[in-house]
This record gives sequence, C-alpha cells and structure tokens, in this order.
Amino acid sequence: MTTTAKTSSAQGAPLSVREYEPLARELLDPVHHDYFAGGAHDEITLRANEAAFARLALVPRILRGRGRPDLTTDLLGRRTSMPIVLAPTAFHRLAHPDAERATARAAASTGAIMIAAMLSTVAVEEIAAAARKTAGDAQLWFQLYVQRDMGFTEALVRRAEDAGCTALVVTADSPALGRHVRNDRNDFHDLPPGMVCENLRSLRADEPGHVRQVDLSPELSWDHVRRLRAMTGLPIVIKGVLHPEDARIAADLGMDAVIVSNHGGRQLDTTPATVTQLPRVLDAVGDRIPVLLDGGVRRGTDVAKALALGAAAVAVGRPVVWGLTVGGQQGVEQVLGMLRDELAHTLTLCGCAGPAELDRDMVAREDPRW
Ligand SMILES: Cc1cc2nc3c(=O)[nH]c(=O)nc-3n(C[C@H](O)[C@H](O)[C@H](O)COP(=O)(O)O)c2cc1C
Ligand SMILES: CC(C)CC(=O)C(=O)O
Repeated sequence: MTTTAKTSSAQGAPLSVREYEPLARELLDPVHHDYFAGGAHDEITLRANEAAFARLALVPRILRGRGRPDLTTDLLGRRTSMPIVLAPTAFHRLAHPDAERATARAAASTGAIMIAAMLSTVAVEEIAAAARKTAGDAQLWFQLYVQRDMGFTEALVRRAEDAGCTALVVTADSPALGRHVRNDRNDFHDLPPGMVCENLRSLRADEPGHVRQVDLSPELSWDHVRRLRAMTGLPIVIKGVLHPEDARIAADLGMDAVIVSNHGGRQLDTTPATVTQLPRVLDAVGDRIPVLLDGGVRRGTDVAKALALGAAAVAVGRPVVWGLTVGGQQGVEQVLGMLRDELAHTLTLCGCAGPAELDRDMVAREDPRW
C-alpha cells in the first residue's frame, strides 16, 4: 500500500486532534485562547497529564481473530456509543457563536454523553433541547458546583432534572478558584459584555449571571454532598478525585461513580497526572463503582491505556473546545469521530473485540520512577 505522507494541518484538514489546537488559536481572541489553554501556576500538572500517557506503552495481543471492535459501553445503567465523554467546560460562546448548542448537537449525533457545565453560556434547557432534537435518546449529564446556599443548589438540580439530564457531576476539586497567571496577566476574570452564565441568570433575577456570583468555597464538605444525595434520585458522579481515600468515601456515601481528574491542570498545580493516579483509585473502589478519568486524552491510544488500566470511560475537555472553535458542531463531530476511530483502530491492533477486553497486562510502565 502506498500512502502520501500528510502530517500537517498546513497541508489540509487536520489529521489528529492535536492539529486542531493551532487552528483554534488562530481564530480565538488571544485572551480567550489563554483562558481555554491555560493551567494553574506553572502549568506543571497541565503538561504532566499528556506526558504521562506518552510514558505508558501498550502491549498488544496477537492472532486472536476478534474481528472489528464494538465500542458501545454501559455507563450508569445506560448504553452509550463509546467510552469517550465530553468533559464539562465553561463558556462555549467564547469559542463559537453556536456555543453549547453546537457541542450538544455534536455529542448527540455521535451518541456520546455530554457533561454540560453549570457555567455554560446557553441555559441547560436549551442545551438539552438541542441535543434531543438531534437524537431523541441523547444523554446529557449536568456538572454542578455545589453552592453553600442549598436552596440555590436545589433550584439548579431541579432545572437539570426537568431538562432531562440523567446524572449530576459534582466538581469537588474547587474549594477556591485555581490561580492562572495567564488570566491574571490578561485581567480576564469574567465574561465580556453580552455574555453571561445563563444557568445563574434566570435563577437570581437580581444577579445577571456573572462568573463572580459562583460560590467556590473551602467550607464545602461531604455533608453538602450527603444533602445533595438526599435531594435527588439522579446518579451522582464526583469529579476531581485524586486520593484513593476520597474515592472510598464517595463510594461509602452512595455516589454512583467518580472521575479521576485534576481539572485539566487548572486547579492545584503539581498534582499527579491523572493516569498515574488512576490505578490507586481503582485499587480502592474499582470493584464498587465505575471510575472515569480525564486530563490529557488526545489520542485513541490514550483512551485505550486508561481503559486497560481499568477506567470505565474517559472524558475530554480542551479538544472539544478546539473543535468547536474551528468548526462549530461539525468541528466537535470531527474531533469526537477521530477519537472514536483511533480507539477502534487501537483495539483492532491490540487484538480486542471491545473496551472490556483491554486489561492491565496490556499496559507497561516504562519509566522506573513510577
Ligand atoms: C476551558 C476549560 C473550562 C473548564 N470548565 C470546567 C467547569 O466549568 N467545570 C468543571 O468541572 N470542569 C471544567 N474544566 C475541566 C474539565 O472538565 C476537564 O477536567 C479537563 O478539561 C480535562 O483535561 P483536558 O482539557 O486535558 O481534556 C474546564 C476545563 C477547561 C480547559
Ligand atoms: C470559571 C471557572 C470556575 C470555570 C472552570 O471550571 C474552569 O475554567 O476551569
């Protein structure tokens, strides 16, 4: 077979997820690019997430005759097209005028679960309507920053329930906002005029949806999560788990899943890369609740490594924003399609009929410092 080497986006359409990043950068206001791209402090964790995947090796099996892989996956009792979820990311209108509507349509047309951010620039009801119009069985989870004002929290939960969201994702790694040098330098601390956090606006008539309304508090505790558990029948997923003991507490409190996440390196800098921490969390709770992972997933091989270690699924943040910036709904579809196709190809090359056939023996940790 002859192939024409075509590796750069300068020569045509992007051929890998990473190639969307420079294209997005060209289109974005530099201040908004810094917001999307940046991480906390020295961005050590931001870099570590991707680097850790590169240090892992896949060890394929051969001659197993498994045929074409099936990517369908069960998550929280429902079937999804692939073990790749859209991580919650705020402020999609900074990336594209169609904003979260476009992202939701792309997720729905791909059959992937979208985790809608509480700080979206389109209201959750509209996101859900866009998703459902594209695919009647589209699955939307709602990401929540639990507010100390539990009345306010409950109102948000009811909106998410009424909109048809099928799970709540509680982000627990943000007792304070991470410090981003880039945002400080750019003096970027709120949305530009004309854009607001729509889910905050309609709840509080006196407050117009500014980012500064959000209460990220060090007083938040498992007690708030207990109260949330009593408030809703929706499955609850705890996002931002790094310590195995926290995963254990989450499982003990009846949480339905956890996401091993360091918020894409945007909260506490110098936390471990998520994929290095994943086995410890799995050892603690992997037989009790599903463990998902996000941070630095850029290739189908990255997805396969996380799944082989035992993750139930992965979530992707920045790549979705790049796709949205470059091509709206179609751009997000292309990014998700690339990851899906790469994962299928990786499974084929590993001799696996599906994600469940990947196991820990198929990942080698080449770096002796592990
Ligand atoms: C621009 C941006 C905004 C984000 N906003 C949120 C948010 O509102 N809520 C949340 O829980 N996580 C948020 N995250 C974190 C993502 O959900 C996810 O943990 C992270 O992006 C995964 O890393 P990746 O970007 O390398 O895929 C955000 C991440 C980015 C890059
Ligand atoms: C405004 C922030 C709280 C949104 C967020 O989670 C992030 O940018 O990482």
